Amino acid sequence: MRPRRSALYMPASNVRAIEKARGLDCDVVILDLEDAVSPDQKELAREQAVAAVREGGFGRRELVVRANGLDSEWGAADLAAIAKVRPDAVLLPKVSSPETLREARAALGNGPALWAMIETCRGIVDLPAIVDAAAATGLAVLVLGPNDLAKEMRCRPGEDRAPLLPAISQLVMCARMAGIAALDGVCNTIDDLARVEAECRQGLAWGFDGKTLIHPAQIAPANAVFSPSEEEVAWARTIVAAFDDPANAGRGAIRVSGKMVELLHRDEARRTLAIAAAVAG
Ligand SMILES: CC(C)(COP(=O)(O)OP(=O)(O)OC[C@H]1O[C@@H](n2cnc3c(N)ncnc32)[C@H](O)[C@@H]1OP(=O)(O)O)[C@@H](O)C(=O)NCCC(=O)NCCSC(=O)C[C@H](O)C(=O)O
Ligand SMILES: [Mg+2]
Repeated sequence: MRPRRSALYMPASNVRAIEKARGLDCDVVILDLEDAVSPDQKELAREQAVAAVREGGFGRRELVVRANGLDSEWGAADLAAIAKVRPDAVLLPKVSSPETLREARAALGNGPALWAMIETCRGIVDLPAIVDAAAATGLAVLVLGPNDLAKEMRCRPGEDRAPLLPAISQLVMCARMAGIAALDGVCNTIDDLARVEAECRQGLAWGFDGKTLIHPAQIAPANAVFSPSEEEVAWARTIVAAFDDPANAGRGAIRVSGKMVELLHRDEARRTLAIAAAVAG
């Protein structure tokens, strides 16, 4: 299990940001070739992303390149260039059908995993078909794109993100159906870290595994919120130990510290312990 509490985007046109990312405490680095890069810098950004992947130095961090869409004038060349250097994953923007995953897999060969941005109305509605193609195409992560989705829906999310909630639930459920990870979208607020933390807590409560980020200051709140707390780890250990007790052998439901605990809670507890171990490295 890889921790994906904090996934930091940066424009691949920004060499200073890429260099800085090698020393930041994020779990994932995403070198962006798409919307953070202006059309006149697309080739430069591609060259710099390829050079950065080749050079390495990102340590334990998962390294992901977000390509331009295959329907854009840069997408095919992006995938051809990325295929040669093999980052951990390629993030595809605005995935609206499983066909996009198949085309990308064909272009990349047996190389990096695929991550898909879900940020169009069609992508939300057709998510079941998209995740049905996960195993065949190596799709490993769904990423919410709240800015593009809100633009297409013409909605105004606000702090409670209520207009996006049905789409978010659909995304998380489809990721779970396919046994893959789900990352929350970016919070555009940079200077108000209480706001960032609140949005991380929302994402955790809604089932996300971590959050995509746009600024180094957002890493600490995301890491804190998406790491199991000491209390959660202690409770998970208690549950696992209770089911391991020979006195409870063969039982599906037991009483632990005044609460009913079932085998499904032991599964959750094991997951919590696995995340905690992955975070601890
Ligand atoms: C948003 C920014 C343009 C803000 O830039 P700026 O005001 O210049 O930042 P700071 O001066 O506060 O920077 C302080 C130092 O941190 C480094 N820095 C800043 N951002 C990053 C970063 N993302 N990664 C690594 N390092 C970063 C600066 O270089 C400064 O370092 P130093 O020189 O040592 O002082 C900027 O933060 C930015 O460009 N962010 C990323 C934008 C991006 O990638 N956007 C695309 C992804 S989000 C998206 O696409 C939405 C999605 O698709 C959807 O639909 O919702
Ligand atoms: Mg987007």
